[in-house]
Amino acid sequence: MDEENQRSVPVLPWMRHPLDVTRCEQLSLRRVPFLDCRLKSALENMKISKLFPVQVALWQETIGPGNFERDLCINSPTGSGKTLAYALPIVRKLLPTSTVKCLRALVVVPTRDLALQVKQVFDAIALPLGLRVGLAVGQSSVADEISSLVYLPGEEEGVDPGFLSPFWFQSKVDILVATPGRLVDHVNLSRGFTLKHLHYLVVDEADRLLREDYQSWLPTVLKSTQSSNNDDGGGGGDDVFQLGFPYSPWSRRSCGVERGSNPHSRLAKVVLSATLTRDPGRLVQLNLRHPLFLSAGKMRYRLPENLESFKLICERKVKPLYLVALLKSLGEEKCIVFTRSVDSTHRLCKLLNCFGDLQIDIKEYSGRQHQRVRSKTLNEFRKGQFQVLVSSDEMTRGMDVEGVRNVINYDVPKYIKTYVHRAGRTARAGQTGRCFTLMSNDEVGRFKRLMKKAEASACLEHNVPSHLIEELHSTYQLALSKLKEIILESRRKPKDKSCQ
Ligand SMILES: Nc1ncnc2c1ncn2[C@@H]1O[C@H](COP(=O)(O)OP(=O)(O)OP(=O)(O)O)[C@@H](O)[C@H]1O
Repeated sequence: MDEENQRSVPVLPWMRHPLDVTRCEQLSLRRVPFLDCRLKSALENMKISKLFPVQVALWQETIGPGNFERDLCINSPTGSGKTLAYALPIVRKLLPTSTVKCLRALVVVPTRDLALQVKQVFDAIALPLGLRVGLAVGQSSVADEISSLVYLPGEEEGVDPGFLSPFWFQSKVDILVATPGRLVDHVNLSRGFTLKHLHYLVVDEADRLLREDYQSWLPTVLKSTQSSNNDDGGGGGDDVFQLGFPYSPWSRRSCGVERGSNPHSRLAKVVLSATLTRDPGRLVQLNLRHPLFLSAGKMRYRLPENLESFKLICERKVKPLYLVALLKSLGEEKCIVFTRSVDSTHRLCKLLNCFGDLQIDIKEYSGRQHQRVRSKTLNEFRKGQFQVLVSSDEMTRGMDVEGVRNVINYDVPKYIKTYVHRAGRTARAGQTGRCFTLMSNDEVGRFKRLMKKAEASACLEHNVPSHLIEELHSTYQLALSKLKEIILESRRKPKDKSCQ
């Protein structure tokens, strides 16, 4: 059963009184204590002039007095800047870089596109500091990938000659961003790949990565990091702890946790999501140490501050017509349309493309497609080469595309979690955005109950101009007939090649 539908999931004691991230103020970079000047200029190059509240909170718990002593669980809205919130302190902690490279930080995310996105953030702040970031996502063969992560015996370039030995492997990267499947492949199969020097483990989109279908990666990873628990560390940063941190919005000394003499003598974990699970059965697998729970606001689910939600009521059989009218009324704004499944994504996309002279470029993005096709589509969407992406749910967790002004739920989501992640593709980083949900009259009640589960979820009714509906009516009928023909045609062919 989905966690959301369980009547009484017991809440772990440490989750009952979270620290409220919204009590942190944004902080301009020049006021961020202990921010290395190279990190500061890397951030400025990214056009970042201040840290968002969740970033300030994490900085405080890692570089500030918290000093990474406790494992951190963060529930913070979509687009609130969680990636940088963990990337920044990890990079800061990995300074100064040692002569011998080893893999010290691992970030696990559910999809390849998300891994690429996270790597880009790390690259932007870690490369200028001499730290290298690797990717393990299954984009190439295991052998090709491992050669980008580890110096194999005999591969001498870049290796300190004092360390060369026929039995000796050296990591090429300090930080690795990985998807679970490929990560396990490397742990089990790749000679020279080791997690024994790991100091930081980040589980991003944690509720998804802790689901049954992903679970086996976690015990494998935790087991292979075990010897790092006795390591002496060397992550740096103790000076920072001793100097103190002036921006505490809460009294964390009331947490009652003694500081150890070496906060790096164990694997520090950071677990995040916009809809973090509270299921003890799932969280227990992470083997968290004195976890500290940081959450934004009072309710478990929270929508971005500048998001406006709308419902658009229409009869089921004319939903595509209303969708097209809505898209037309939104002009040239970038939109993502979500459907309930990969099949309906494919069908809807085909139907929309049958509308003839819509003058809206529309493409499909779903798990039905080959990864290569999907990544290409996403790149084109990012570059603004087309305007409307029709997508299924699974692929879009964490996806950050600049300029998406509208999200459209073609189907009412079943769970509030789904609504939160879909709607969260817009109104990111303090920008404004709108989320429209199409529904029939008999779905209004269920939708209302769903929205009550989230904070900041007021929802007004939206009407598309009736003249647009009238104008498009005959084109809609033609599109339906065209689609019928296409379906019949594809049944005659042995295989539909559109998803290759
Ligand atoms: N301090 C900042 N100033 C300006 N922009 C920022 C800042 N931090 C992050 N951003 C931008 O905010 C956007 C959202 O960040 P990010 O993808 O990390 O959000 P998130 O909280 O992980 O969202 P999701 O839950 O959907 O994964 C990104 O485009 C990022 O570049």
